[in-house]
Order: sequence, then C-alpha cells, then structure tokens
Amino acid sequence: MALKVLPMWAGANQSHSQLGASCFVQNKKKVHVFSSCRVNLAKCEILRHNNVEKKRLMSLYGTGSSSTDERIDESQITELKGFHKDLYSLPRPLSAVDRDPIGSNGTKVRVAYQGLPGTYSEIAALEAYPMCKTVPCDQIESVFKAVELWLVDKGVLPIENSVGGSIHRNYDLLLRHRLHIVGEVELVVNHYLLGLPGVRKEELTHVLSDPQALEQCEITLNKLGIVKVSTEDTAGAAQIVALDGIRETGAIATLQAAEIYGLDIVAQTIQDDSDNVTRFLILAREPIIPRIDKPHKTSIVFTLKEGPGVLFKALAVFAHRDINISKIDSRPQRNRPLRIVDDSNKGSPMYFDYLFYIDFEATMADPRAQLALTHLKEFATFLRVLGSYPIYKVL
Ligand SMILES: O=C(O)C(=O)C[C@]1(C(=O)O)C=C[C@@H](O)C=C1
Repeated sequence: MALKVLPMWAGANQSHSQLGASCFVQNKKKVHVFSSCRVNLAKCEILRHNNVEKKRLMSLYGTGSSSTDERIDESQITELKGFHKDLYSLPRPLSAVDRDPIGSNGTKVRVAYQGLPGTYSEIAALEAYPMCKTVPCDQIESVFKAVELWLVDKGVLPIENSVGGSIHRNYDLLLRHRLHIVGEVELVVNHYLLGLPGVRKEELTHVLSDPQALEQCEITLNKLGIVKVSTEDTAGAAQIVALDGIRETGAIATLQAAEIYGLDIVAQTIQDDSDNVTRFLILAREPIIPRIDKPHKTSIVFTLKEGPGVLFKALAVFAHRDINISKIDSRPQRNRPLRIVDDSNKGSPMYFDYLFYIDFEATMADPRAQLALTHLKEFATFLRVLGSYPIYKVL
C-alpha cells in the first residue's frame, strides 16, 4: 500500500507512528463515532462502508479486532488510543493547513458534533466549513475523542449563549483534553416548537429538548403551562417525538430537524429573547498559525495565587498593553479536583479555588500578547492557552 504523508509532518521526525497516523487519516474516507448505542439511521451507509476500511487499518497497525459490530465503539476507541500513544508525546508542529478555518469552504473536512443530524451544532459546523462532512456523536466527550483519535479533523463545541451564559461543563472538557481552539462561530438560534403532523399548540402538555434550549424558551413554555423534559440534544428530542407518536408531546428544535424527522411546525421563534445567539468553538488537534492581517482573539485559562488584588494585577497585564478583553468568566473549583492534561498528555487531578477564563483581542503572534502572558505567569499558578483564532464576524 502506498503511504502518503500529510504535509503537516513535513520537517518533523518521520517516525513509524507518524507515518501510520498519516496513512490512517488519508485512507479513512468516511467515519462515524458513537460510544454507546444511539445509531444515526441517516448515516448507516457510512458505517457499513467504513467498517471494512476500519478492520483493514486495524489489522495493518496491530490493533486488530474481529468485531462484527459496524460502529466504532468505546473498546475500539481504547485500542486506537494505544495506537496513537506515541504520537501524543511528540513535539507538536504548527499547522499551516488550517490558516483560514472560517471562510474557506472546508471541502473534505470532517467535523464532529454532538447530537443527531439537524442540531444547531451541525448547523454551526456547516457555517464554519460549508462543504464539510458532518459526523454526529452521541456525547460531547465523543466529539473530543473523535478529533484526538484522528477519526475526524475538527470538532464543534457550544460554549456560551447570550441568554444562558457560559456552558461550564464544556469549558471543563476543554481543560480535560488537549485540543486547540482554531475558530469560532456565532449562530442566531431561532427555536421552533415541533409536533406530530396536525397537532395544535393547545394540545401539547410536554416538550422535549436540550437543557440550554429549554432554558432559552422558559418564559414562553411557562406561559403555555407545558412540562419541560431534558434530552441529549434538540434533534434527538425531535426524533423521540416522531418515533413515540404521542400527540401531547412536542420538541424544541431546528427547522432542519422538522424536515428530517417529519414533524410539523407548531410555533416559531419561541425563544424568550429574540436576539438569541450561541457561540460555538471549532476544535482541532493542532493550533493554527495566527495571522496578523485579520483580527484574532486568544482564549486562555488560569488560576491565581491567594492574595489581595491578584485579579486586578492579572487584568492589568492586558490593560497596560492596550489589549481588549472580550470575555471574562470565573469558575469555583474549591472542593472538586479537575483532571488537567499537560503537554505530554498526562492527566493529573488538581485543586483550584477559581479558574479564570479570558478571551482577549490579540493573537499569540503579537508581541504584546506574549509579554502580557509572560507577565501573567509571574503570579498565575496555572496558565494554558486554549487557542488563537480569527474573530467571527457576521458578513
Ligand atoms: O442541541 C442542539 O441542537 C445543540 O446544538 C446544542 C445547543 C447547546 O447546548 O447550547 C446549541 C445551541 C442552542 O443554544 C441549543 C442547544
């Protein structure tokens, strides 16, 4: 078999693992990631095709499995983790491939998202890479694993909403994994109330949806006196309504979900705030080379030593260099250890009083940003750059 090495590794050591990994990606045309039982029916043909390829690659790289299951499940992900182990301990070359993640059409890029087809996350993936192949995952954790294990190129993560604020469990995942933020997308989220064909709003007693979506429609739903029930994602809610066939149960989901699962639109724009915007991050294995010809932002997370005025000092490192801070968030961690991965991808539990997340408007290629972070390190007990990426602008 002819090995084709990805340009990403040019100039780096061409170890067996690197060649293996490159080959793995090059040959793996179609992938699908599920860690448990929810299979996306619309993608079954991909699974069938992929299984043959997967078995061939696994036996080729000594990770052989004779499983007849067509899905890539948790045990296979564990096997593949061993296979990629060496890769993680190597120095990370910067990627020039991804110089312009948002704006290029993203042909052949495979982007993982949580949920079934028709979620807002899938729409965000297509906004970032209009021609990409979207890959549904049953859990947000599987999105991270899919990127880490080279099953896909990118992952999409909802991170904050104009009504609900930061999605803290997703921020925690950023720390537990060692992926890099390479882009962001801001999506205007218009929620639709969906029901079985012919159902009227007055008939609905229960509504299913993702917890964030339910929160964004809380006032409207309370007025209607409808009982809210959480599901994994909005499209999953639509699928349950379609499969269960209970007239009294509706779903809050996208217009796309109504079409995919054959539901009627009972009401539209049902969010409490008409300017309902969710911000998504695009994650990748490698950081991008920050450009200086486009406005960028950098996301960091840090913890501080105890003492009076330390947060003031931390913010001053940016103010002194005229760097605008576009977001600041803190997260108490007092009694809860957080498993944090370091550069060698080894995880260790750490206790913090507070984690501070900051987005500032400069790239890591900007000397002002480098000086600010060097200064911050003087009193930070922990500091990680999550990524430098172009600021999303609505055209
Ligand atoms: O369930 C979905 O459709 C998602 O993409 C997730 C999600 C979120 O968790 O914030 C994304 C956008 C909306 O804010 C509602 C739900």
